Amino acid sequence: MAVRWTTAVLDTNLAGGWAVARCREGFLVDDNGALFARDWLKRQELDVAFEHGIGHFDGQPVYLLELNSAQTVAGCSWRGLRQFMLEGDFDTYKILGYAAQIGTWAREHRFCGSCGQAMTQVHLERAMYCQPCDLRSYPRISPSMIVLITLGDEILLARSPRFVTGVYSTLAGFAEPGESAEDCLVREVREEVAIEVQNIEYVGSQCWPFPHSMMLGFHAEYAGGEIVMQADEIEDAQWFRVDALPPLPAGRSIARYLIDLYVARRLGLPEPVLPR
Ligand SMILES: NC(=O)c1ccc[n+]([C@@H]2O[C@H](COP(=O)([O-])OP(=O)(O)OC[C@H]3O[C@@H](n4cnc5c(N)ncnc54)[C@H](O)[C@@H]3O)[C@@H](O)[C@H]2O)c1
Ligand SMILES: [Mg+2]
Ligand SMILES: [Zn+2]
Repeated sequence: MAVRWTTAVLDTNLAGGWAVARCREGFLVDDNGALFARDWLKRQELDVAFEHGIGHFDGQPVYLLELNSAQTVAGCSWRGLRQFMLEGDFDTYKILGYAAQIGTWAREHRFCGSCGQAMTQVHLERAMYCQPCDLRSYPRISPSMIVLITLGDEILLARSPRFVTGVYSTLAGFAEPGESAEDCLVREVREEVAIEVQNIEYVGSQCWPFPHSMMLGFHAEYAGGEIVMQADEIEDAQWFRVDALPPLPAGRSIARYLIDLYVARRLGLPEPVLPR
């Protein structure tokens, strides 16, 4: 299948192409979606903080207009990135996920973290630059591990107080400096449910642009210990049989994929495909 979306650093001085507009409220959408003819969009008197050339979709250049505030555009509304993750075209979600990460990063790196002076966008490179410090800041990605722990026909799922009511998911957590993904896995599992795991196997990864995680997905087997839930982080954690599962995370999440994959293998069903 042809790849429809590829990232690139494009010259914003050139005219034409598509553009997406983003502010705190989300992305601008009309009946055709979130991609607008760029020259038209730039005539709409939007309060543009930055413009970035972000890639090609079906061979056409795509730009991001990062706005300071939401404005009213006739026939348009604002839609959050999560909504695009949950439903609609996956290529559009990929474009917008990338746009959101670039927009957030550029906004949060306007000033040098070392000397405090204004940084500038490096021409045709995805970096912000401080001349006095000769310092480049690149887009931030936060590696996070996510793991499905299993014991035969049972899988361990937990809920955070932040989850949608009733939904249970796999355990996850951000890697800390000095850790491998496997170290992180063992530490997070101990912190969140106080059990031990064995036979850790890497399954796959997924970009998670909320706001800049890179999910590294694993499977692990239960090795010992009793569940003790981490105060504040874990509201409930239980073993569930693969044929009696609670409400699960969104279909496109790697959490859901790890669960569906294991369940499919246990029950002899067709294996799911990881959206990435
Ligand atoms: N795609 C998926 O299926 C899926 C599923 C579960 C979690 N996730 C994502 O995984 C990530 C980690 O999961 P979690 O929320 O359970 O993490 P976690 O267990 O490490 O706990 C969250 C806490 O980590 C700290 N934190 C926040 N940002 C951080 C960062 N960049 N680096 C280090 N520590 C940070 C904060 O104290 C926060 O309260 C989150 O981005 C979450 O959205 C994705
Ligand atoms: Mg966690
Ligand atoms: Zn500096």
